[in-house]
Amino acid sequence: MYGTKGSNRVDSTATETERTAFRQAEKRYKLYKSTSTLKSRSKQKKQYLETDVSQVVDFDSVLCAHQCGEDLPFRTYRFQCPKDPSDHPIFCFRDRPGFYFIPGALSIEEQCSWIKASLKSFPQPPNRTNHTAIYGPLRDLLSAVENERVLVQVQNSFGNEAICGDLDESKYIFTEKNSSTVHFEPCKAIPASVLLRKLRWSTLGLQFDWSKRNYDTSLPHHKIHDALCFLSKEMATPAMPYGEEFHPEAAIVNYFGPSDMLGGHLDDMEADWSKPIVSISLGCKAIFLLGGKSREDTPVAMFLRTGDIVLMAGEARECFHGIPRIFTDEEYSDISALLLKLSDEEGNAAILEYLKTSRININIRQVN
Ligand SMILES: O=C(O)CCC(=O)C(=O)O
Ligand SMILES: [Fe+2]
Repeated sequence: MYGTKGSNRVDSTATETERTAFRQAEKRYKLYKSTSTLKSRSKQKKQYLETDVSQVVDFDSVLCAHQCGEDLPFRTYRFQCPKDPSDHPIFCFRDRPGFYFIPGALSIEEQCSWIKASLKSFPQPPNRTNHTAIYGPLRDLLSAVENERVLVQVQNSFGNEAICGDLDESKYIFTEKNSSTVHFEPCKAIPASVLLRKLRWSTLGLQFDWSKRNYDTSLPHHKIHDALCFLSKEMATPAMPYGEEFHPEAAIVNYFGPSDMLGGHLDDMEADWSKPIVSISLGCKAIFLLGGKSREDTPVAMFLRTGDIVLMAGEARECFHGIPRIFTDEEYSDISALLLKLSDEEGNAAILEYLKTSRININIRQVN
């Protein structure tokens, strides 16, 4: 589905080889790593400038044009929604019905709060992450990073009876690097910071099973958290069929590092495609590709910035889409206000460090 391997939904090595229009666009915008050993800043900057972003739609500029009464780019128009409870201008493409872009939908305060939730509470069991299949449920990953803990496998044979109840049972736990009570092989200890960097996805509400490519309703789960329900219902309004209410039942949280991309795909495991996917961008700027119903259709590229929200409903649900690139360079990531806000508050050091080179996407779905 995603041109990805194993548990890594967000992948840095797209394997698709066909030469479709979608693939060509991915290749145009993806980050090319330098083959040179020279890693100077000027070299990195040069690499970025080699990517031609002149055809990428920038809804920040579209919003400015709209606010100044200027003409909008020819493919776009402002969507006037009589039932929209929020005041945010919403933009659409003439040739992509069912796709809605809400630039700057979230305030900086709201962005900070969803970033914290994405790193602290969303990866908590019973929610699953890409780490669950390897290590079992991991609790408090972010606080393990803050306390410089390491993940270790403990077994009864090491005399850790207090940790592992049953004989023969082994499990992974976070512990201090130099713990005197937990016995482990130091060379096998994984720093929590490495696990946070390798976090690729977490699933909220009804749990998505990547191997079966379906929702597994038998897996333990909590309902989508009230504040996320409220936000997604409100934001979904412009894309909802008249008189119906959005029921948020599941969400996928994607975590992107510097060279990660999300290959072109469709989200087709939900029953009713007339209902939107509500997709929230947080952290570093990205390029989003919205293709057509075939991979042969040339996609439209647009920037997604922190605080932007995108809705995909109806026909747009049948359109291939993906993220070929995120911008982690300070100059282009467009997160300075967010970093400033986070650094104003105490206790955000680990979040700040992570966010400087990361993007988070929360997409909320009605499954049934
Ligand atoms: O990261 C994004 O903005 C898009 C994510 C997406 O398409 C998905 O999770 O299905
Ligand atoms: Fe998607």
